[in-house]
Amino acid sequence: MFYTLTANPAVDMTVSSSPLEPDENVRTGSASYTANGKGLDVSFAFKKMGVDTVALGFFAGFTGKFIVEEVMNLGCLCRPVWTDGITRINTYVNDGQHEYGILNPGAPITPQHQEELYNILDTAGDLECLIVSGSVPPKATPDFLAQVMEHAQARGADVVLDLSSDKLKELAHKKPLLIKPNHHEMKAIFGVPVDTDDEVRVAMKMAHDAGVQNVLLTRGSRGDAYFSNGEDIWYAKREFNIKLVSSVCAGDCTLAAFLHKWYRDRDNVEEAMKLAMATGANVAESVGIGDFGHVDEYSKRVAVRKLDRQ
Ligand SMILES: O=P(O)(O)OC[C@@]1(O)O[C@H](CO)[C@@H](O)[C@@H]1O
Repeated sequence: MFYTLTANPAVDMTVSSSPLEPDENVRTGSASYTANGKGLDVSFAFKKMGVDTVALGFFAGFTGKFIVEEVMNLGCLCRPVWTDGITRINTYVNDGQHEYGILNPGAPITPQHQEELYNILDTAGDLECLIVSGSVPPKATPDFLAQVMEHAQARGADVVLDLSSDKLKELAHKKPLLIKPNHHEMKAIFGVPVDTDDEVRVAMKMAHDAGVQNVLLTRGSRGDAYFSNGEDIWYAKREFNIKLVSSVCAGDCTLAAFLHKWYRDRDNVEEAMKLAMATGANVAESVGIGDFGHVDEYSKRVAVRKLDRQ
């Protein structure tokens, strides 16, 4: 069974407005409030693809309660660790010209909360693969993510990392099965750009040398991605345009779709990349994760090629 960990979940408030102006109030045309956080988005995407997962995370206050209720309403399994304070609300604004994100730090956790989580991992009999996504809440101990990996791996589980954290490089030597950075994160982690095939080759090698087994590198609005398994690199590009509504959950659903196809059939990179790119694109056409209505159609319009070995 796939487990997801969202250490720092969020209620996302997504609004559309007229162009923002400094020192001026703006009235929004619409606002939606959705239960989110990167690992939860992965669980929701799996659910849409007919796969059950168990969502783990720290939740607090009225927002935490709202998220856990929503998770259950969507038919997902959830094992929350309840903490003090209030789970954060993140705000995303599309003003017709740009997207803006205002991300709050989240409710702090204590070593006791961490222990509760480790205990869940230690006793989860069906834990096969743990997907650890997103930021870490305030006051987490510096070794929190390393501990999470150790507890999961001690049970023989694979670990997938999608972290907005400078810890990723440190964790690479623990041999995560897969990491999913975007182009900004890849550059921040390994210090090299990923604008050309050759630059991607260099960055991928650095990731593998550091210990990472597989890398799915997405490049946001460019509509393309690379996957490297340490032997070969594939490049996928979507051959259609989308009407962007909100790119916020697109990366998380891209990861879920890729894992859905690839995890049990590692030779099927091409199909996995097609599904991943199609899903990410479709999600960006709606607020939240949307209904995946165009995924099948879009999958047929993603070109995938293997890069020459050098
Ligand atoms: O602060 P983090 O954990 O890195 O990111 C949180 C977040 O931006 O990630 C999701 C989109 O990927 C949103 O639903 C959520 O608000």
